[in-house]
Amino acid sequence: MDIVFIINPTAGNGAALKKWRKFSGTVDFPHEQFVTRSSGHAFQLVDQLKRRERETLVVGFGGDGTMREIAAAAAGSRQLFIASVPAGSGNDFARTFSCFSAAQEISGFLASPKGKLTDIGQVGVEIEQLFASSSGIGFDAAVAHAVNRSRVKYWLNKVGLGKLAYLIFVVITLFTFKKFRLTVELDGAVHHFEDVWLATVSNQPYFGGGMKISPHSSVDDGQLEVTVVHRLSRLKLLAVFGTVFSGSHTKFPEVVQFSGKHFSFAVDRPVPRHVDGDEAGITDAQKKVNFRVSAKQWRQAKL
Ligand SMILES: Nc1ncnc2c1ncn2[C@@H]1O[C@H](COP(=O)(O)OP(=O)(O)OP(=O)(O)O)[C@@H](O)[C@H]1O
Repeated sequence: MDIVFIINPTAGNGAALKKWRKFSGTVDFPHEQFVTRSSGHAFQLVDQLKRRERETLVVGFGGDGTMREIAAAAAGSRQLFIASVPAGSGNDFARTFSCFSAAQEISGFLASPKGKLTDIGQVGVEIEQLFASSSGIGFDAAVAHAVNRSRVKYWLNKVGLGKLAYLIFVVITLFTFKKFRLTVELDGAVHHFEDVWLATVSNQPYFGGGMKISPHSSVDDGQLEVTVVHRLSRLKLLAVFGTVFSGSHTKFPEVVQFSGKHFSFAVDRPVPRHVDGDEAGITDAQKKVNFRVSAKQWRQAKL
């Protein structure tokens, strides 16, 4: 089996490159390595590997954005085995999907390689983007937009306090965010929600750097879960936020969850959207955003 490392030098605000330099010194098996040059490069690299038609273990050295590109490009291939070495800021991918922490573990995998077919989500006005973990609209996306535009994240990451950036922007966004009206269509049924803070569609339980937003999501059940948080005062939203790391926020009546294979969102005003925690533009009012799951599309390395 071929082994290819794909390193995003910007992940974790540059920490990924340092981590790779240390890690690569411990790799004692033949391998190739590629350092991404821009957003979208990891996707192109994996797309090329797919055409080689040889069994290949692709190890992404980065965070959720890098791994989304790798998983999305691997969709449809039966020769590629995907895993990560978590080196981003949030690393939600690594909380559920296969990850290695040492080169020795990779040697262990190579001794008897096995894969596990895994679902992938699709989102868009006409289904255009793939996501590995989650995609959502509202408060969480507004926080992602704000964090990604700020220098605060960069400086806090430098001193190992990256999570604090999210907390700071959660508080700021709490006072600036305008709640919206949401219509969810699911299997022919229409659900209306008022005063919505966020609606997230999950393929796996975690988002936002360790928040267990969708505790029952599974990556191989052919289903996505929607979580709608609505009709909460700012104060109560904070209380709910405090419980999301354990997953017990679902006990609040203002947190509604349901599962499905495909559904759509329509909003009454422009609302920010994210895909695996990365900004994905603004959802226009009245334009339906469609979500769909494609079951068993890419192969995780089974550890
Ligand atoms: N050389 C590059 N220059 C700029 N951006 C890049 C480069 N290579 C990859 N990217 C982009 O960097 C973005 C961020 O990477 P990634 O999400 O892996 O790290 P992170 O944001 O630190 O971690 P997390 O998403 O887990 O918080 C990805 O969307 C990817 O497309």
